[in-house]
Amino acid sequence: MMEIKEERSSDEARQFFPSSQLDSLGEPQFTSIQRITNEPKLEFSLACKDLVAATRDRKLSTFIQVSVVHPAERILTRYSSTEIVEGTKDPLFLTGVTFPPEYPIYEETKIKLTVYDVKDKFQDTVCTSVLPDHKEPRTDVGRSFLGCATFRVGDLVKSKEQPLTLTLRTSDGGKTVGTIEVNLVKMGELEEGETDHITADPQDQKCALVRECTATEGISGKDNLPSLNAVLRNPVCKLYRFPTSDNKWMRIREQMTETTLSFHVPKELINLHIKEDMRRNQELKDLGELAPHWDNMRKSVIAHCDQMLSMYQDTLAELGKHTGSSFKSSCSKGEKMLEFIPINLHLQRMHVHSPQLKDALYDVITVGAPAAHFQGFKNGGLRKLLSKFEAERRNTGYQCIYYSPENTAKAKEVLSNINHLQPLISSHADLLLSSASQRSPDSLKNSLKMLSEKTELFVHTFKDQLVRSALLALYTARPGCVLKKPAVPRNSAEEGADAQHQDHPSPIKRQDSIPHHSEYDEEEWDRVWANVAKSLNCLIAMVDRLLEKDNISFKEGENEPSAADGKVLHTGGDWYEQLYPLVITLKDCMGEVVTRAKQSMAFVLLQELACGLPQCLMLTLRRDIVFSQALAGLVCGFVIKLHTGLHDQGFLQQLHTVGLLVQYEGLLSTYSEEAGMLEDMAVGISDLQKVMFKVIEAKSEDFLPIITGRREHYIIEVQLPAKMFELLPQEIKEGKLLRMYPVLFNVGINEQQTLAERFGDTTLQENINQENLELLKEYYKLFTEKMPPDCLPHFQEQNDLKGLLESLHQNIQAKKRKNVEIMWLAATICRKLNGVRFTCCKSAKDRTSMSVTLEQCSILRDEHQLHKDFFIRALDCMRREGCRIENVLKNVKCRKYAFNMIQLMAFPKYYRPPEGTYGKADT
Ligand SMILES: O=P(O)(O)O[C@H]1[C@H](O)[C@@H](O)[C@H](O)[C@H](O)[C@@H]1OP(=O)(O)O
Repeated sequence: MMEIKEERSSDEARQFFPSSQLDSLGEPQFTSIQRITNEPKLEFSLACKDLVAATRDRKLSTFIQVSVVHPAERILTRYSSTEIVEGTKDPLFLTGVTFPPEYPIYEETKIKLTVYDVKDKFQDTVCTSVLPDHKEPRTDVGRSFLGCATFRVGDLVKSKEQPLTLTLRTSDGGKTVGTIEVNLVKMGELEEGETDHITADPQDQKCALVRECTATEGISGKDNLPSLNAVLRNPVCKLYRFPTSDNKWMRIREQMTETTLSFHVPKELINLHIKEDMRRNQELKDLGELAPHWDNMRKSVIAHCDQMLSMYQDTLAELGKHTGSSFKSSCSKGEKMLEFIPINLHLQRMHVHSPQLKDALYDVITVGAPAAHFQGFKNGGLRKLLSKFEAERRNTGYQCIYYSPENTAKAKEVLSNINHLQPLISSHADLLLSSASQRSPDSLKNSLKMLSEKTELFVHTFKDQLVRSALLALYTARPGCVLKKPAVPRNSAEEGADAQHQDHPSPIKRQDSIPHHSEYDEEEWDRVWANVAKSLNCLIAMVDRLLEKDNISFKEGENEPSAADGKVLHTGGDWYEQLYPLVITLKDCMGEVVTRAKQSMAFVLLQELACGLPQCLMLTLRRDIVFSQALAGLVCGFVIKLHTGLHDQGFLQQLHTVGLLVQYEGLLSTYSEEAGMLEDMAVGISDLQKVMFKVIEAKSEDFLPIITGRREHYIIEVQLPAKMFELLPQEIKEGKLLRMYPVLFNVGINEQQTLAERFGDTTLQENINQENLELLKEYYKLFTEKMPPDCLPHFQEQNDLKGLLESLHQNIQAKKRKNVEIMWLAATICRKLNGVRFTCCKSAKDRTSMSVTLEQCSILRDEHQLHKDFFIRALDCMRREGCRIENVLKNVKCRKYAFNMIQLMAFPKYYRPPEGTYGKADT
């Protein structure tokens, strides 16, 4: 929570606290007011009555500034403000006050409420938090002090009289200038009905509303505490009350929270990259003797790879030093050492408590578009760079052999399978031997079963044509063998076609340029891997024989009880001795296969690296950076969604049968640098398809997710405490891998997008939206196929969903300018499909804030009957005093959205912030 110390505030504060509350050790003793774990400690709303203006004919426009005097510090700290209510002496404020669970507030804490009359809304960018003087000198030019009142928190909490009515006095304490009402709020708890008056139109208060709350099922989620606390940090909370269309009150708590995952996920990932690259470098070194041409190539590749590796190691070491903060500000987006960290990642949550309806939570993850800012966007972003690189690599000539991206990926997969299966097979073979030495038939059968399964998988890996052809290629690269020219010449017709489609990662049409050699014995390799299968068969036969003999001996023993002294059991000879040589043969054969296959696959990787040095390593780095930022957000989104959906059986079933929809709203323009960011973002989000989640039971108090895998495939293990783990369906408990379906829809909204529309190009956005619409449709299809019709709360809305998808389709086809309807439709579909919502712009600070607040108010209007006349007021409250202005502050140390008038003129209407909240800020 950001705070500001008011000037001369400690003197003022001293008056409030006579120096009494000390214990025997001289330590202050304060009375806690915590009511429910993980719930805000104190919440209240405010209203004034009979305010007196300085000049009689002036219509008042007022707001209240809330300051806190901590009993220990005795310093007056500005805490928050209400919105400005115009044109009335009886203002009723929609923005309330809330103190998050961690906030040090006690019964002895005093709260000062100061009422100001605002003369110039443009001047009054409300200053309620920490600001160094040079950033925003405190100025009272736009407002004048009306009066103030102070109360003790204990008095409010214990008071039977609600609201607590205080007299407002001028600064000298003399004149009375009206009263102020403080009303304790108990979100989600039953509250006696009471009446208040409020107007839709601040100029003319005429709409009387009843404020009352009904009891609803609490959704505080206190059981979730330890595992959620492990990932969430530094909450900022805001409270509002808004009228409903039937003149009742709804209460809204807005919360914005950082996450430790911002740093944890990138660190885990870099660690994995280091391990993967070290292994690959070793595999290149283990390639054996090569002819000079290839050997020089290998040396150069290894040198580059080592350099890259040390860069990853340096970054990890630097991040290791970074403790404390769990958030990277927008100002740090270009910092080299923080390039793997997502920008300004937060959970933005709206908790609605409305009459008649159940409490509802709406979560959006807000984060800067995953992009490689340090590397820059001069040559575009990943989407263009990758396809351009691939096209160039295909045409690099005869220096190296061209393998298609699919084959390169396959080579990595084979290597990974070998690295995974070889030790596994070895250990199953050892288990077999130990079962043999114990003469345990059951355990022998079991070990053999496991051994057979893994060995079959292993053998299957090598049936691929790629291994065969790579072995030949490697053969020709050994000393004394002259490399022949690539078999397939360049195809000029294809090159022309490729150049036209540089935006898409187009399928490779050209054949791999694998060499041929007449002296090479192609069948040798078949014999080598077939030997593994043969030696396994020998083992199986031997085990069968031993068990059979054992069985016969046992039966004979049954017939002849006197023989049951053990001798009979040994008629089959020593099992261990019989099996040992066969196990050794199996291991030897496997070793032979592994050496050859590993070398051949490493040779394929050598080609991939050598063909595009150093760009290929730079591209891998760029992709890693973007992926790391995207993954940190995804893990955060998944963890939160899992916790909120833990009691929803329909959601859990959907999670393991269909997978999770993850919908990204992009607000980037398709002009200049942001087009490059969008290209990065599109690839980063698409790469999230390589990720699968698994939920495991936590064995310690460390609940942070565990990541395993390699660039082509990652598994994220999310840990839950035993009590929560128990709630999961059997399939998830058994470790079923949960699939992710990421989709991105982008609509540029700013002045840069106007330029793109007039003078530039918007096809990038159109293509992305079109491609992702197809992905979304696929998910919807799967969802309808796999989920029972009555499973989801929103399932009755099947037809709505179809209609929404159709409407999204039409809006995307329409190619209308700044068509923000696309975003609303995509977000609504995502919510109805139980998905995780993301909103991103360059730094998730300004445009994102406009968008999430608009989304929140639209939800209140559509789902919670927000009074239609209060839509704009609610929007202004959230933007002026809500969590998002605090987000701006924590990023740039200034409470102003970084927009100017000209920029805002280009914005769609509902994306413009209220007067006085925007302006020049150093971002
Ligand atoms: O949070 P953003 O909308 O990406 O912030 C933009 C803002 O929209 C724009 O008006 C301003 O000129 C800056 O470019 C902001 O980006 P920063 O990343 O510099 O905060």
